[in-house]
Amino acid sequence: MLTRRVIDDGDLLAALPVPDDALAWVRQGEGLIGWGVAARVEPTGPGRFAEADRWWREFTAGLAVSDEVGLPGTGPVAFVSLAFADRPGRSVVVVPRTVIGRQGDTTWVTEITHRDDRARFTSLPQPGTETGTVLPVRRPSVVRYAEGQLPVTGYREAVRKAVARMRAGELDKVVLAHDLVAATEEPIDARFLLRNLALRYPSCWTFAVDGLIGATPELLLRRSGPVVSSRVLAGTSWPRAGVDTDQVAAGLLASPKDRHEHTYAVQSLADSLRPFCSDLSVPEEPYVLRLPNVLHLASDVTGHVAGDASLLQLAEAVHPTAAVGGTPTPDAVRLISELEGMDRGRYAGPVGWVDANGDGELGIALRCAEVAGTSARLFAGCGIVADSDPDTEVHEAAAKLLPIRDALEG
Ligand SMILES: C=C(O[C@H]1C=CC=C(C(=O)O)[C@@H]1O)C(=O)O
Repeated sequence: MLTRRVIDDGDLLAALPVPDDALAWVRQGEGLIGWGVAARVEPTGPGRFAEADRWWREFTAGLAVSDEVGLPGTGPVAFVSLAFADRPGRSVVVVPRTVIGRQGDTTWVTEITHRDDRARFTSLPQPGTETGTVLPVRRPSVVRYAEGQLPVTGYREAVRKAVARMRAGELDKVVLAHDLVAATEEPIDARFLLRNLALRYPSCWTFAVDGLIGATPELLLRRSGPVVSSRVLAGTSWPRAGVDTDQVAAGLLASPKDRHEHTYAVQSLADSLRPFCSDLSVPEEPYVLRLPNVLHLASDVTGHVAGDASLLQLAEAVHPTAAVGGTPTPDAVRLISELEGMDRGRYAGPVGWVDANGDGELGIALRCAEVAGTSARLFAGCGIVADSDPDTEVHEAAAKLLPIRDALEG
């Protein structure tokens, strides 16, 4: 395995050569893309985090690595996408044959080579160059939508039931989601979605791992040496015609319901991360993160890891935060399964990359779709507390579906 520096400042996503197998974790032009499969594993069940971590340690221990760059994300890298729930819990860890990464002014290529291969790239592969061939990106001609496993009517009903259970004192918060199915005539080109998402949501992490494609604003955890950080989001509003966005932001900050939702999410992350840290800094007040489709209450948490826990081990401890689970977590996870009655798959699970030092970045897989051939299953969810209104939550979920719908439709 060889990592070497290349001279290039071209668009990372434009270097993905083929519609399938696209792997990506890109934000504001930086990050990683990959393609080809050098190795892959599908951990399952409650032990999926530990299984992924063990497999990755064993895989990297057996590699001969030459890394002339030495940054997080250079050398061996695996793209990871883990199931939300313990069951059925199909997760994916993929080691690409080729990775291109960028941090600041540094761009690198990592290739897993067989003895008779040569590292081929001196610059990023671009269409029509000798270094690589990029097949043209296909746009879907028609997109048709159909109900998913939990249609909107069922979702409204699930929210209503959850509110009743919370008013009865059973739990404090639960995050309920629903799905929507899109069908196209030709197979969906992952690169079309990725480019549209990255263009419109540059402050989000645009990702693709084994067909799960999206742009998430929420960072579950980043580990870079001893430093660990997280961007916790919960509490949402959205732009309305005739209402100034500053006013929407002020309303969100002043909303007790949204502040409660947010506090539960921050507390869940901080409480489960703190035992691994020598220090953890948790802001007292959230700020408002503005995206084109929604505004969120946001808190950036940072700390120092005391021991040698890898990113996957830390992620196991904090997942699911109350941004996608609820409070208390075990009750919320049970209620999600009871009221949604659908398999979330990898939606709302950790997604991102890890390197051989246990560093990496894992987002929460939101604003995304599970793409397979000519079909895509889109997901969106909302935090529900005792004073949530079912109709408002239906609107909020629709606003959260916009990025991936718009990306599909072009
Ligand atoms: C569960 C989702 O969003 C979470 C992240 C930010 C804000 C949320 C909210 O306000 O409900 C959710 O907790 C989703 O987008 O599917």
